[in-house]
Amino acid sequence: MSVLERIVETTQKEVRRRSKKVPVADLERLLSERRHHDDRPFSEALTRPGISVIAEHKRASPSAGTIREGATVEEIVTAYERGGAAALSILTEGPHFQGSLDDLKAAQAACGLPILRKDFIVDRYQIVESAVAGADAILLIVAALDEKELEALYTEAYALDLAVLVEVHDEEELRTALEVVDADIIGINNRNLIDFTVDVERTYELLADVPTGKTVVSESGLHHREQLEDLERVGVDAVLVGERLMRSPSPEQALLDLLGEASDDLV
Ligand SMILES: O=P(O)(O)OC[C@@H](O)[C@@H](O)c1c[nH]c2ccccc12
Repeated sequence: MSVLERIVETTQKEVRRRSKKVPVADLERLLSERRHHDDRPFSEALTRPGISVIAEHKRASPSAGTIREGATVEEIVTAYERGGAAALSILTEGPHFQGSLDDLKAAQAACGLPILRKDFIVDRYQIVESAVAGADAILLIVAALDEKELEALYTEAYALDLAVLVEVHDEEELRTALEVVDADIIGINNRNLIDFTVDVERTYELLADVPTGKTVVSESGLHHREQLEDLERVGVDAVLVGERLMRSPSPEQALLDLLGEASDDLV
């Protein structure tokens, strides 16, 4: 069984456990009370001039183990906001990434950036949960879903006013994202979720098959300003960066460096 399959399986179990504790009808009631939350447009944040950074809060991962200990979500996300992030990605998966929905709520309370709930979404329950917790967007991973699930979850997210980042890793998944849901925002994951190898070339290879007008996010393995400049040049709208920022003693400075802001100060 691949790591992805294992994570999907534990997620399904977790969702069953949570939905017994708090039935979906209770969440829906909370949602109708919460609906008029402040607007934090996710998709617009990615298409502003220049390459946008979605800065990710990630304590640990199956490939890297522990990434950062001892910092609060508030410290990290406010540093990201000061450093010029366009949006946040908050890992909420528990067993493998040490995240939780409480992290997302804390991030939402601490800063004004639009928030992507980064998780293995396989059930409608998680989408309602995301909206209640204050997410503005969710991730759907094509490799983790069959076509029917992808379509149903995508439709459900938009019905709840959540944007969707549809993640692909190869040509076939990209075709699925385009044909099944005509995804507006496409995430090209440079990391293979089966063996965890990272290759930024992935983005360039798949970009050629993305129709114009789509918003493209290059995800994973990005560490240097030059990589962002090259991606910007070929028309990538945004990047999703986790480890580089989370490992830095100053996530704010690391982000300024990626965005090329720090060097501007020197001239
Ligand atoms: O830490 P990195 O290499 O900058 O990667 C961030 C992000 O792309 C990565 O965390 C990610 C991409 N797709 C995912 C799906 C699930 C969990 C995590 C991910």
